[in-house]
Amino acid sequence: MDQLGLKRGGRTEDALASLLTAVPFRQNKREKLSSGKSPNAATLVDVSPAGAHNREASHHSAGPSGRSQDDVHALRKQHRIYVKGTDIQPPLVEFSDVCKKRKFYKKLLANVEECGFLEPTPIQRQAIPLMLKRREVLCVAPTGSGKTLAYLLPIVIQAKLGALKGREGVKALLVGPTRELAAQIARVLARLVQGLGLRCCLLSAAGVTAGTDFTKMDIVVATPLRLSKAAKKAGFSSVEFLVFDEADKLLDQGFVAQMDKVVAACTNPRRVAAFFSATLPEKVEELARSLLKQPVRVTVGERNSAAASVQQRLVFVGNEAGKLIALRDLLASGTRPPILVFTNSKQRCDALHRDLALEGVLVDSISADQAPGARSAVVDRFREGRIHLLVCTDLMARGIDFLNVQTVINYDFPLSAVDYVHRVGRTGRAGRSGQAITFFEERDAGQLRRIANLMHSSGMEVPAWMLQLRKEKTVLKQRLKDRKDSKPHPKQNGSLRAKRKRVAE
Ligand SMILES: Nc1ncnc2c1ncn2[C@@H]1O[C@H](COP(=O)(O)OP(=O)(O)OP(=O)(O)O)[C@@H](O)[C@H]1O
Repeated sequence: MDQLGLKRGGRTEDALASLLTAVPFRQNKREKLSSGKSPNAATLVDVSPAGAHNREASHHSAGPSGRSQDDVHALRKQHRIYVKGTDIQPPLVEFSDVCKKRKFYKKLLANVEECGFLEPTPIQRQAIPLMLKRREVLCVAPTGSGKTLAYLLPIVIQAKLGALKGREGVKALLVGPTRELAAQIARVLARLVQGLGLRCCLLSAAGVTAGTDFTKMDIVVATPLRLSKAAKKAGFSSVEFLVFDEADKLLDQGFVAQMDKVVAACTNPRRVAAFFSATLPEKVEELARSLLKQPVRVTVGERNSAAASVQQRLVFVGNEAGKLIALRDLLASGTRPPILVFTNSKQRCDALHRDLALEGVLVDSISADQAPGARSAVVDRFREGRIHLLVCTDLMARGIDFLNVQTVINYDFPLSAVDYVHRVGRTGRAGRSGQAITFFEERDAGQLRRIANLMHSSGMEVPAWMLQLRKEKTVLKQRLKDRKDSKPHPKQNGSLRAKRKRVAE
């Protein structure tokens, strides 16, 4: 419990709540110290002590990897890998760099190759050696850049080493925010562990496969809800590795109580945690950092931005009725399937599905209201190409790897820039190309500037007026001021929800 520190000073929720409240102060302090320059700025530099060392010390001396600091620096630069922390392992040149003398490495590398992974992606190059050294990491890399394998490979190695040493019980917990993502992680894991003698399972709503005791597994994949329920019954005292996929979502209000329970159940003092996401807003990073011991942050490319291989555009649709007309036009003009269409609610998702089905489109829909079995059947049909267009909610925005999605359409304007990045990231995966089209109407003006800025920073052409729109915060501040002038300020309460809200403000 010490390592993540959530239990210090009493109930875990309270501890997390106080961490959340503490965030703005620390952030302000840091901003002051960094003379107003955000570490999140578009120009990323190697700010790690290792990077500083590269510049200051001998450029030719070989490190423990046998590679010179210059080589390490050049490799990071080539792959746009930026690191922050101390004593950072050099990136992999190839997968076989992880190879040690033990027999199982050979089989594992053959499994990696069989998945079609011949060369590590940038995040894999840097995260794998760090996790093999049991370092706690915060990894931010674009959507579709292979983060799953970046944590699965070292976890499989560590679990196997643990099993060889005779350690009993669950060695690693892998957490994803949705059932679909957890199932996807479990699928990749199953391919990776073939022939290695490791026992892995997906903890789903229906439990593990009948008759299986999950405490006898080596690696368990699950959603926070399933894990928090399982933790109540079994505890996770043997767990050495805890991976948060879509970490910023898992530290979000909706999951905070469940994640607290999971973390509290992992009492092993050897426990190491790793956070992965395509987006890590600064406030969430502050929170995550306060849960980790000497973490290393790895960033690939530009932080919190959409994948560079996606062509993005904005389409003005006037009003609600204009959306359906614009969608019909896109379909009639030969927009290539498979297409994912995002809406902002379950009701809107169902309604659009009905409208399109009446028009003869090969369409289906998915949202959290459907039963688990129905949801996975829809996902399978879409993967197999039996559906051309899938209408969905943000349930599908994070982590889901439909490799061939050609087009993402934001039918409803995303509620935040983070949501935009994840939605758009369902296309253009693993270096493929894709397009993302976002409908907007007048009432979306408040958020338009943020999205336009994101597009601009990924090299898209955006009309200048959009970049000059008034900051949403300025508009909001003005509205709040107007309200304050007319009403007394409501009394603040001390609940977790209220504290989070205050941090957000
Ligand atoms: N080394 C590799 N070489 C080629 N393809 C890879 C490699 N690693 C992963 N992939 C493929 O890249 C795709 C995206 O990987 P993954 O789902 O892990 O991305 P991600 O970074 O987790 O994305 P997101 O942020 O959207 O969750 C997958 O189809 C995966 O099979």
